[in-house]
Amino acid sequence: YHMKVGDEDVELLLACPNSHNTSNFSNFTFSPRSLPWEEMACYTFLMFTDLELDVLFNIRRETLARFILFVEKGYRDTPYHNWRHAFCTVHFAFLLIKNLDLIKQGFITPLESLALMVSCVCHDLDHRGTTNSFQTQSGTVLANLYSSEGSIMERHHFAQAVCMLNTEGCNILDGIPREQYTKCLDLIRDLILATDLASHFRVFEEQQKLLVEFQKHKEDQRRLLLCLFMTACDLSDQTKHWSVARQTADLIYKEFFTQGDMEKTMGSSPVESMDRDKAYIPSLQIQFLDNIVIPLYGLISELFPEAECLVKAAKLNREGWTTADALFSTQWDRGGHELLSNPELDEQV
Ligand SMILES: Cc1nc2ccc(C(=O)NCC(C)C)cc2n2c(-c3cc(OC(C)(C)C)ccc3Cl)nnc12
Ligand SMILES: [Mg+2]
Repeated sequence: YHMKVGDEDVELLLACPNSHNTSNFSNFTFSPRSLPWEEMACYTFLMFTDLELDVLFNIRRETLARFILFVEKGYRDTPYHNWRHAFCTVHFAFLLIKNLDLIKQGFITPLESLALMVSCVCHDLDHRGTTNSFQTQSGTVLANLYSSEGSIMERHHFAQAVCMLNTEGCNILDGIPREQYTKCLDLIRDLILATDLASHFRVFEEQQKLLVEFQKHKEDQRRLLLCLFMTACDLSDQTKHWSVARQTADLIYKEFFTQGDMEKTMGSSPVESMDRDKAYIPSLQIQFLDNIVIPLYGLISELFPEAECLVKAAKLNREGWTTADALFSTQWDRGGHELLSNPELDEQV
């Protein structure tokens, strides 16, 4: 898939509309899933230039355009882990920077904001729609490469990001002095590795201590905060309207159940959440929201009161699943998972 990005593609992207014609584009309530697929590259470009990252870090516009188009090509056509997910992730990073005023308030440096935006865009590059344990169990090439260090997929996503940056005409970091370049790449590595669910549990304890008294002049504390933002960006669909959160769950379980089917044909039995015959999505989603999503945005809203609306939205979505649960359990035997993709569900919630 590493076809060259044509110059006409670059021209097309540079000609994209210079205004976010959707007025609430910079609002937490805006859903990036509402934009047409072919406009996402252009809006990604606009977010980088809106933050003046091109000016601050001496990034040539055609290099930025070519990098974005190349990253788009670096994603596969899976139900969830595709270019649309990468776009949702980087859009939320943009929302955090704008709405929490992170740079002007000194919570993160401009270089850290660049690393956050690039990490979000690249964080799931070349995802195959399968988990780390699936790589190990089926002995994939990626497992052979990375299983000794763990976070198999995340190490691959980072390797792909480095590969993009080392591609002729795509290195958006080549205008940065050597030691800042190294620091930025080191940050991108940490931030992409932070999107491994397993490492999130390990780090979340430490991040909660941040709440006690966050010292923004300490680099190691800012790094913990950036990892927290990274997982918040990765999960951001859960802070949007119910119909978005529900549709995302639908896509994720499409991937999970496909993996479960593959595991069954390979003779191993999948975990419950990947077994279409055992998984009960409403309760799995309530658990996920209670154990991961709500605590995460809860911590962010304690550090940043402006982010209160995110916890509220996540809690609303949790209520959505209890309503769906009531609906599902009555009709479960009749509808099964198909009920999930039934738009009528959105009316009930
Ligand atoms: C709506 C929603 N439901 C989920 C339900 C279950 C799981 C899951 O992985 N369960 C364990 C496996 C062994 C069955 C993930 C879910 N998930 C994620 C997600 C988050 C990730 O990690 C961070 C960002 C660090 C939390 C990494 C990957 C993914 Cl797909 N994004 N949205 C969701
Ligand atoms: Mg990932």
